[in-house]
Amino acid sequence: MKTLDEFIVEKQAEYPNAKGELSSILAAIRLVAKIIHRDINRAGLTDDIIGLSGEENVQGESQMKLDIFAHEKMKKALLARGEVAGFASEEEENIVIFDNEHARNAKYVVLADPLDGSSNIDVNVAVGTIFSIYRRVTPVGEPVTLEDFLQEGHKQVAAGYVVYGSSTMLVYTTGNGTNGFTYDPSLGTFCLSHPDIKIPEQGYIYSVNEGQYIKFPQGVKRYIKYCQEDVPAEKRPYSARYVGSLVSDFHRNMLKGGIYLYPKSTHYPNGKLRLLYEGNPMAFLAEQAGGLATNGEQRILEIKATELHQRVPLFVGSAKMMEKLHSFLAEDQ
Ligand SMILES: O=P(O)(O)OC[C@H]1O[C@](O)(COP(=O)(O)O)[C@@H](O)[C@@H]1O
Ligand SMILES: [Mg+2]
Ligand SMILES: [Mg+2]
Repeated sequence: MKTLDEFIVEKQAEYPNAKGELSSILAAIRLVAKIIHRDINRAGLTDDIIGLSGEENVQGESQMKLDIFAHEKMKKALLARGEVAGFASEEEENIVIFDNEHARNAKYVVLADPLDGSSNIDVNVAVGTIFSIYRRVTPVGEPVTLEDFLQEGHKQVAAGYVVYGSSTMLVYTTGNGTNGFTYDPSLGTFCLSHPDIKIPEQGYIYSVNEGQYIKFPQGVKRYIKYCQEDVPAEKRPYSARYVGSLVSDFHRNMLKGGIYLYPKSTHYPNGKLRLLYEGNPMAFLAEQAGGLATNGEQRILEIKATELHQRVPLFVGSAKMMEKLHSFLAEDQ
């Protein structure tokens, strides 16, 4: 079976001018995934990993110890490779400029949600890591600026996630389809297990935090009621599945077909999820697998970010389900 390493080398060979920088960044992320995999697996055995850190992130959310651990590991691994000019993460208020000569001459910046779904760690439920890679827009040789990170999602060079589930999987795209690799811990290797993933056009699962229903916009409420109607010929009612880790909910819907909804609400007027390191990478992966991703009005990948930690309503999944959702949202307007 083809390993992730072999796959990356093979893909790089398709671009004769490629110097291997992107491959090196992906290798760094692969290493971080292995480290987090190892530490999550012993999370219940050590107080260093589980529980709250006592700190809050820029969004006022409590940071778990593993949030900070994953963030630090990622930052170090990317800095060590020297192919990344700067890094931004959910766990750090400002962009991190890698200020050494090699990094200043690097072409790429990386954004990440180092540990997604962290409230699930202590209860043994799957969590993930999300990443997004851009080519910088400022001149090489100078320190990167915020502008390099606030690019529209369609400019992503690569994006992906790792899901630490019943097995650990790394799924990524460089704009040429979406491929999934399963980790074999005995070999320490990711192997291509899910080549060219395609989201079924029509799924029968909807994923939303329904406890917040009362706070959702009318169109979303009516779509949820549509999902619950008894229409056996259309396999409705659909099944409700919600883990509460975006990576896990997204991954399931990618493979089985489904729709994930995190709308704006009276509680979160702009949605909860973050555009740059949650919305954009998932939208890129979904589109590359034949799915759709919007904020209800616009393609996620066309939204121009104005802030690093900007939130966005996120609807993503099977094309036909997304079209149906949009018809309900349109009636609202
Ligand atoms: O508990 P809620 O409001 O449904 O939110 C769940 C969402 O929040 C998140 O946990 C946010 O991610 P972080 O754990 O990285 O902050 C998503 O993974 C998830 O989909
Ligand atoms: Mg997250
Ligand atoms: Mg997180």
